[in-house]
Amino acid sequence: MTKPQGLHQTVYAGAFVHSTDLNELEICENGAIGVDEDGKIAFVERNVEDLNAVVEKHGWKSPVLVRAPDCGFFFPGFIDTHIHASQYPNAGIFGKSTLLDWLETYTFPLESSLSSRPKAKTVYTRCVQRTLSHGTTTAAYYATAHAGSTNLLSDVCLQLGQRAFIGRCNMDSLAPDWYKDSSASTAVDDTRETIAHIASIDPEHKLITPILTPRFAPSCSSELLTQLGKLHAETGLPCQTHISENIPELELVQKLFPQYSSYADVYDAHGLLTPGMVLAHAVYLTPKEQALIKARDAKISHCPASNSSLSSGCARVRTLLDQGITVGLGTDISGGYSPSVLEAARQAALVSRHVAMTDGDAAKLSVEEVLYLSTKGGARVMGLDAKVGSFDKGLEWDAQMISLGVVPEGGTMGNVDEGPVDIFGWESWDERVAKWVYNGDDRNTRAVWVRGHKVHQKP
Ligand SMILES: O=c1[nH]c(=O)c2nc[nH]c2[nH]1
Repeated sequence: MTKPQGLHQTVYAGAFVHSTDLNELEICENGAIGVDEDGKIAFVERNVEDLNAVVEKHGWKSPVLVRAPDCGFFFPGFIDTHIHASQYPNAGIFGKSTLLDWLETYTFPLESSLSSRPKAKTVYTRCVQRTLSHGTTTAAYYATAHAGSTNLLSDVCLQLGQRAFIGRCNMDSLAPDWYKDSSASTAVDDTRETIAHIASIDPEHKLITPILTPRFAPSCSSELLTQLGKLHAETGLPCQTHISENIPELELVQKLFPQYSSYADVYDAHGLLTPGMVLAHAVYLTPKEQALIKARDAKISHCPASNSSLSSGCARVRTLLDQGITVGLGTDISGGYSPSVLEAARQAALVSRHVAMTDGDAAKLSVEEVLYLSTKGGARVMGLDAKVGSFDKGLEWDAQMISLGVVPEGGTMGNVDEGPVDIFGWESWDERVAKWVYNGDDRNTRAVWVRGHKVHQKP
């Protein structure tokens, strides 16, 4: 990717909503955001009465104008910090399984079948289209153990314009013979091949970045973890894995790595617990592990829909946040059933209420907090907070246009196809946003931009 082609100065006018902090959602009813030819935010104006005056003030000549709908707003693109693109066809298929039998029954067979490139292309194309349509502008993807199909996922993201981290799954241990790396060194060679491929299609990682992906400790030999730790140090590339998702998994880690004091310590001892590491799930971390993660500044991807679907457990997000650990949200397709980060935000709010039933009300996550986790928090997890996550001057325009349904007055028939959120007109803006979080879906996502380029639009 080089400089985005064909962009014009564009003013996005109308309401915008974004997180300024964990607890702070700025709702600007009358805004104007200027995006330049590089897809970057050049100005953000509030309380706009005269749009022409704003355009003139910034010396812009005839910019393109995009208006938010009357009952709608611009919102930063969602950041999915944990999603298995290769498992997308299984979204919603998990029966009553739990993690380890789910991997054997549903997941390894599907992932293994993506050695077929035509099949991988079909799956990856639809996964990326679908997540874009839900407003996901950045995704941290797990592909499969196949270098060729993993490269295909990079190509698809670049072609469809989604910002993405692409990881080839490293797994040389405790997986079926028909689906595992034959040795630590072949795993690392194949991973290097995917890194080289991305360097060839997007040398500056403007959209696509490789991410080192040891699947999880039980499926990696100590030798593989060591080599990936070295590669992490050598390349400075980010890294992603799973941690502490369910009890039998923890017991397995203790059995496989008895010399280490904890699950987190396994990653730490192999040079993988660093600021560039994204740890998914983190349901059963001990206080000592939390302290270690905080000390290493590793990040956590909270995957509430998956943790419920596979009955893994309830992550203590409030505790993690109180420790100062950086947290974002993951859909975790297909442990999670939905490709929507909005659904993950809703589930984060609901799971926190289940936690509150035992831990007390302080555990509850607010609408403001779950929206922060889905945008700015996710950007911090992925090391992208200087680029995306909110609407500040200098950041790139990764955004979605949300439209809410207006109920006509006087009992006349309206159009229920505008989406599942009904606005009667008497709601405050805070209430409109809350109704979107708890009831909205992709029908409300009218258009999506990445780096200033429109990558999705409702017909
Ligand atoms: O939710 C999960 N999904 C996976 O694919 C996986 N692999 C290891 N651990 C995992 N957890």
